[in-house]
Amino acid sequence: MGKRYGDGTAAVTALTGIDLEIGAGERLVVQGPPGGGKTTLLRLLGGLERPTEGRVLLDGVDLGSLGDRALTRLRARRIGFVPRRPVLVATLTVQQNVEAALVPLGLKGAHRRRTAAEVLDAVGLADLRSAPPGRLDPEQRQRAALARALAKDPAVLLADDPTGDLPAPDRAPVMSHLHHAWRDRGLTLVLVTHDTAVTSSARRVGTLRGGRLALDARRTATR
Ligand SMILES: Nc1ncnc2c1ncn2[C@@H]1O[C@H](COP(=O)(O)OP(=O)(O)OP(=O)(O)O)[C@@H](O)[C@H]1O
Repeated sequence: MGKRYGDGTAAVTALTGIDLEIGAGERLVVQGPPGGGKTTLLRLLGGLERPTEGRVLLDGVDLGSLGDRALTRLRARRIGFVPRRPVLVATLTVQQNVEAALVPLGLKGAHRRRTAAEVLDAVGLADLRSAPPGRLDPEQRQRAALARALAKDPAVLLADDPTGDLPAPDRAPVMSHLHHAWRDRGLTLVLVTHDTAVTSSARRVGTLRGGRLALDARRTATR
């Protein structure tokens, strides 16, 4: 599949010739230079953008065939997203921010509160559940964003350089929680990162440059 922004002479080809299959429960790490197409790839995989060529299938369902409402519902239920700079609602507590992600699932209030508390506990933020997001440091903020993405128990987790803005000592704890979430929950993880500790240990690494994806053949062969 491919993605072009704009038309005519102003058109930008953000992705081209992408032929990629990601197995359920697999982790794909994506790296590449600025402007290479990493964020665009995540937005297409998450149904936030539609490809201009080809298709994106999730469990055999062509995301492009869904109307906006069906796509929004699928995203809310099955796809978690952790951005580089998460936005938390300042007027809600940390837990209420996580609970908000569960509203589209139609869970009752008590169920939402219990689920949000459990997932915040799992990322080590139990003590800050009642705090406003403004009290979180940047590393805790990323963990809160991870909790918000995990609360719905998504099939797919997309993480867009989640440690890219953090000072070096803060990166490992976030990556560790992400790694445990992937390993323990059996979700499918697509992780954009430049963290060499992660890229060197991952079995499947793709590099996006100029909108083209090169998969690491040696690592791909091991899985
Ligand atoms: N909404 C948009 N409209 C027009 N062009 C866009 C849009 N979003 C991305 N692009 C262009 O598409 C190309 C890929 O951008 P993308 O953000 O996916 O790359 P990236 O690898 O995530 O970059 P970075 O590492 O800097 O975040 C770039 O040339 C970018 O300028």
